[in-house]
Amino acid sequence: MVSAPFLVSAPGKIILFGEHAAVYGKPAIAAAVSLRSYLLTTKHAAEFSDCVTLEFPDVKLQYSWKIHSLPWNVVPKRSMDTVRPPSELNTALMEALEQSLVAVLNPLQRSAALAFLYLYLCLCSPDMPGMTFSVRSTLPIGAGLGSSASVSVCLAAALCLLSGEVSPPETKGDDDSDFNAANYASIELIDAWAFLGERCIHGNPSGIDNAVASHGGAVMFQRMTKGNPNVRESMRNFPPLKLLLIDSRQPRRTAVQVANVATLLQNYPLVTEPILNGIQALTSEAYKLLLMPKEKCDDVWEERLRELVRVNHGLLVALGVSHPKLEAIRMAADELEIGETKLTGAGGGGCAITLVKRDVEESRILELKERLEGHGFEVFETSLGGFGAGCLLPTKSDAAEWEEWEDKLFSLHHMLGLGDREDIQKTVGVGSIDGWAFW
Ligand SMILES: Nc1ncnc2c1ncn2[C@@H]1O[C@H](COP(=O)(O)OP(=O)(O)O)[C@@H](O)[C@H]1O
Ligand SMILES: C[C@@](O)(CCOP(=O)(O)O)CC(=O)O
Ligand SMILES: [Mg+2]
Repeated sequence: MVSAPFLVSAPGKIILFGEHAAVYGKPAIAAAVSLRSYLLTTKHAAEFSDCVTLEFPDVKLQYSWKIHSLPWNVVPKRSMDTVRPPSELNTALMEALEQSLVAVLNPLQRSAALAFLYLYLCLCSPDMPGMTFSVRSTLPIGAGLGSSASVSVCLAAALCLLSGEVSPPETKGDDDSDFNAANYASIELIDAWAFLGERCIHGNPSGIDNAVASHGGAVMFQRMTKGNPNVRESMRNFPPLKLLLIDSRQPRRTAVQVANVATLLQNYPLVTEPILNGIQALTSEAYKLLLMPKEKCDDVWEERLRELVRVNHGLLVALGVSHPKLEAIRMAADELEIGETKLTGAGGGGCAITLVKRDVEESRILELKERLEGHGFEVFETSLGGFGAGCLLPTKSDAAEWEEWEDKLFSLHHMLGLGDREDIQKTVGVGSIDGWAFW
């Protein structure tokens, strides 16, 4: 069992093909990005030891509950036969949590606090010491890059560590592909709990975002249907793709976009089902292309992939999840003949990706960036694939080291509250400081 203080982190993702259709059991392809969420867990001072506190400055939420005021009495008993949580939320607990959240009205804050409380009550116990859970993301929030899932994975990982449901990652061999059964069991459990966090945040998630945020890398994911389990194929030799990631900065909530598609499907099943089937077919085509050996990834291969990006976007437009700002991004990339563009994630705003032609001159890409930034859009540089969930624990081997860590942690605490994206990345970031270990 791990005790505070410690940090956990999980990445965001880019869905390359298949968003929305993924909710209906169709395959989708996504990869982790280097932008991540970080969660710092610290113990309260003695005078606040009966409180649990959330510090979520990215959504301007700071809130404390008296631990004993929370509805521990309705927490569902865990089945002894299985360690995995059920995939449905418990209605009685959800209803009881309404009471604990009466003062948190903003939907962005409320959904994040609900995800925390649900997981906290299910995984912890009322006799645990008072703690603060501070979250910061280097990801844009509500922009299609899976910030909700990366936060859900962080919450699940921290609470599973505190409750002893999982152990910190065991060191893998030098080769990152080395399989470690204990780590695998831990990350599967974190993924399953994070799915419930995602459910709290947006109702009907497919599970692809939490799968990528937990496991990292690139995956083809298909949600379970009719009792068949989820499929999660790790795509190890994912080809290097030249992508631009552009945030339209148009805020939207995944919950709303997913609900709009559900309404369209209900009102026009004969129209909407073929669109979802079309997305399924193109994702399967893309999957075959992305698994091709490197020597076959020629110009024709590249053009095919771009065509599929274009068609996927068109079908998402038909589902009603684009936005004039996303269309402006697509048109700018089309005009400069940079490549093909699609929205990524739930749409309605948020991010688009452009799959850049290999032979496009850098000057044209620069021109596109300038045009987009001139319109108030943000162009991100990020790499695909990479680590999934991990944690950073203080080493307890000697007192001096511990003190040094506590000092550092104190400044981290402020950094997590105040710094901008670069500060966070520099101070605690995966890839910036040593000590991170991954499941
Ligand atoms: N850094 C964060 N701190 C607190 N809550 C967050 C953070 N990032 C995401 N969330 C939660 O996730 C929600 C956004 O999720 P969603 O609408 O699915 O968009 P996306 O996952 O594409 O960013 C926010 O409204 C909030 O509840
Ligand atoms: C629209 C959807 O396919 C992806 C949503 O991703 P995001 O929350 O917009 O990052 C929903 C899902 O698969 O859960
Ligand atoms: Mg989300």
